[in-house]
Amino acid sequence: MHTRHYPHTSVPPEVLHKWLSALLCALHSIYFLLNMLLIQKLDLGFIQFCAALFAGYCFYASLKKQDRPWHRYALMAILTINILLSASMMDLVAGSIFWSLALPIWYYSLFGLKKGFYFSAVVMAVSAAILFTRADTNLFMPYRTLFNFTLVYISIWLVCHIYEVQRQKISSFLHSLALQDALTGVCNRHALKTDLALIQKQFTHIHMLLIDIDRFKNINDKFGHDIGDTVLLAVANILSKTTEVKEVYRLGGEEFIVLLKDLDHQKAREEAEKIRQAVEQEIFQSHKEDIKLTVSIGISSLQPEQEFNDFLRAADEKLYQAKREGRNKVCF
Ligand SMILES: Nc1nc2c(ncn2[C@@H]2O[C@H](COP(=O)(O)OP(=O)(O)OP(=O)(O)O)[C@@H](O)[C@H]2O)c(=O)[nH]1
Repeated sequence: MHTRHYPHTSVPPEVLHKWLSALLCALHSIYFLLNMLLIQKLDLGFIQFCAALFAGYCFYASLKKQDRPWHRYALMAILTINILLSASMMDLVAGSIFWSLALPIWYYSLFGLKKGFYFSAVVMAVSAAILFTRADTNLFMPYRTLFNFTLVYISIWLVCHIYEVQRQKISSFLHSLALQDALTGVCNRHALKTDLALIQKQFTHIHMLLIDIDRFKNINDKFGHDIGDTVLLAVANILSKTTEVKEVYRLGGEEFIVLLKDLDHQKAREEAEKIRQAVEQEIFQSHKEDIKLTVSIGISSLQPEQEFNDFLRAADEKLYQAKREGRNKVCF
């Protein structure tokens, strides 16, 4: 199964990156001026200047929609090095180390759970080491300062972690609601459209099998709607098991779609025939009696630049040809 790209359920990393790079450009510029004009730390000032330039470039690239994932990593790496370097070079009373408390928030928001966790852990270890080795004046007691700093850092880190875990859970729940058919668990029509747009970019030979259960109304009428539902679920399972490529969708009612990638016409027809036979041979159980079913299948082959609706219509025409010719048939 290919990877679907879902919309983000909170602020998307690209948007966050854009405004974060603007903020960092402003902050680095302020620190550049402070270092150069007020405290004459030329080396730090130079680093701040380069960081401000890069953050400005990232903001510009984001505005032009030309930002790349490596921009985020570079931006955060520069910021992290900057903070840790300032903390180790400047007097502790200047408080540069406090900036490292903000890093877990940015790491989790930009890079997600796993990387957020590891990056935060590394920064905590390095910050604590700097604090411990530098807390040597009367103003800072090594253990007490380190103890408080570490606890504050861990509290912020923990909140970020819990928030991100929850966000991911809610996100996958919402996606399953939006893209899965509630009854059968296979993908729904919305997922079909999204997937087809992606598959279309990657594969040249794409076939759609439109599968309709024959005389399904009789099942509902004779055995009841609940048994009808069970039969739909069983058919969905057969489709998922029978096709090697597991792109199975429920279009609605008793209609299903299987998308086949990278198969020629002959192979697509063979796959459809396999499905038809698998359903025909299955015995569906009900409390009254065993149920035998058949399906009719229409196949269409995706033409270059063809729209989704036309692709579907072509399969639909073939499906109705199969129905007209007596059902339990594959038409291409
Ligand atoms: N149990 C159940 N029935 C459904 C569901 N969705 C649609 N149906 C029923 O599916 C039946 C479809 O019937 P028709 O469109 O007349 O087609 P058919 O009886 O399968 O006949 P042909 O397609 O011509 O072979 C209707 O009775 C719908 O009520 C569902 O989610 N559950």
